[in-house]
Amino acid sequence: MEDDADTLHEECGVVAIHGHPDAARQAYLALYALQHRGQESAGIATADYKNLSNIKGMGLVADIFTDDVLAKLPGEMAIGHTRYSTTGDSALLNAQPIRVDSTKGLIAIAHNGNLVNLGNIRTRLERDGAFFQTTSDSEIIVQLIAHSHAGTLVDAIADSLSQVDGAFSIVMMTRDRIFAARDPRGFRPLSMGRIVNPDGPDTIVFASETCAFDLLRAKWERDVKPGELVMVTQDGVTSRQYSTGVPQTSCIFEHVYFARPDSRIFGRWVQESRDQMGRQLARESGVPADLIVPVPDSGVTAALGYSAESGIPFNFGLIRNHYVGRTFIEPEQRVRDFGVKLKLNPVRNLLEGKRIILIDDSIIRGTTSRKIVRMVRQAGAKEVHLRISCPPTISPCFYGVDTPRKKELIAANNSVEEIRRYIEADTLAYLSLDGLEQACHGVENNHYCTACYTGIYPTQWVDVEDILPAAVGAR
Ligand SMILES: O=P(O)(O)OC[C@H]1O[C@H](OP(=O)(O)OP(=O)(O)O)[C@H](O)[C@@H]1O
Ligand SMILES: NC(=O)CC[C@H](N)C(=O)O
Ligand code: SF4
Ligand SMILES: [Mg+2]
Repeated sequence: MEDDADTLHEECGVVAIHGHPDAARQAYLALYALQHRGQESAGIATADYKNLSNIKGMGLVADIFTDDVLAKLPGEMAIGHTRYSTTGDSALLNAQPIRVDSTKGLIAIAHNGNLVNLGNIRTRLERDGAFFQTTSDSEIIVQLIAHSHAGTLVDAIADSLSQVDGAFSIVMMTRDRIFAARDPRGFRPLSMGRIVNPDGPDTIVFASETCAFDLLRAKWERDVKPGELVMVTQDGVTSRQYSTGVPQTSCIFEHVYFARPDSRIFGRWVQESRDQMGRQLARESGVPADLIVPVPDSGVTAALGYSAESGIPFNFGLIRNHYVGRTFIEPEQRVRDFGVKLKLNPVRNLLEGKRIILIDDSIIRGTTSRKIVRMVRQAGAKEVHLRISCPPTISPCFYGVDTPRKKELIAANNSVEEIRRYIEADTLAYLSLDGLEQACHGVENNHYCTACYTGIYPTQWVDVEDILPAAVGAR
């Protein structure tokens, strides 16, 4: 447990552009703004009514898509993806968009989320002659479309989406149209925006997070609804509800950690939710102190809320090296031990002799917290209190977040007091589940998935092995 420096893994980001003379570049810019959702691989597919081009690579968006590469992606339509794998290896083979040639023509897909009823569908499709190019779950959706007996493409898509269970915010493209859809529970965000063109039809865009719209100067129009399938052609935008009556369970962890504070997801600004989480945390578990210090980046907004509510000053007592990725994963043990130090460094003159409240969004394995508490104390802090802006993470995610298995989740196997002792903090407190839900309630009175804090999953299909607690004595 002590030396395992793996932290949370990000998710995927998706984008789609319809009706722009340089769709590839627009997709590139949007993916740049969605880089925080996945840094393993990225890809852009474009269509010009005749062909469907597709370029993918391992690594970061800006490294893969140089001017020369973008020039090879002609067309007024594009879809794009940044990946962090949840099903299938992290390999070029599984990078997205995935393009499949079928009797219904060429189809490309980009998917954020994770399907939970794969096994039986894949076997059935293979028996029916499907030839899978990848080992990722996302290809199942296109193979289902390709093998559907429905008469039209839209019916085939609706048919396919009704058969898969789990989390999916997807964008798809054929030679002449774009589709966007969300699973019936609306686990992952997906918004629709518009770039108004005074001289011609507007450009329609879809993106996982609205921060991508700002870079394109697109105006947010609405969210794609859970269970909705939107189609964009040269004739305009049409939509159908392929599924109804399933209760919404959007991922609350998007508000806690994943999404950027400058995005509006599930009808609510992430900044506002995190600010409220911090304020509520201060109300629930205040402690006398001299300074609030966030664990950057994800702890910053909640720390500002905590400071505003408690009246205790806020300052950046930890500085983050921005050239280290969001999650520092290094295969070599020697370098992993060094990981948190490479990423964060204390500002000694702010911390010396002070009672510090550190604010972070989550403790997964406890590695980061333990090292940071030590670091702050070594920099001269008199007391170190840790406050976490969500409840203890006790169960893994099956819906597109790569949290470790239950036996590696520190809160699944230890009490708060045991964790406090392990991370060597003077006090430790988490936000309550009620407090978190209140902080994320917007005008739409959202309903969320909170399974990683409760172990109660909104879908039937989860991997039972993964949710069993650690065997006694295995710690
Ligand atoms: O308990 P652990 O397993 O150590 O993981 C928890 C840490 O991981 C995440 O940060 P991360 O480094 O992923 O990224 P950030 O810079 O976006 O906050 C999270 O915000 C915690 O700080
Ligand atoms: N994090 C995600 O959304 C991943 C998408 C898909 N399940 C994959 O593994 O490629
Ligand atoms: S289990 Fe947690 S991370 Fe996964 S969808 Fe539910 S709330 Fe989000
Ligand atoms: Mg963090």
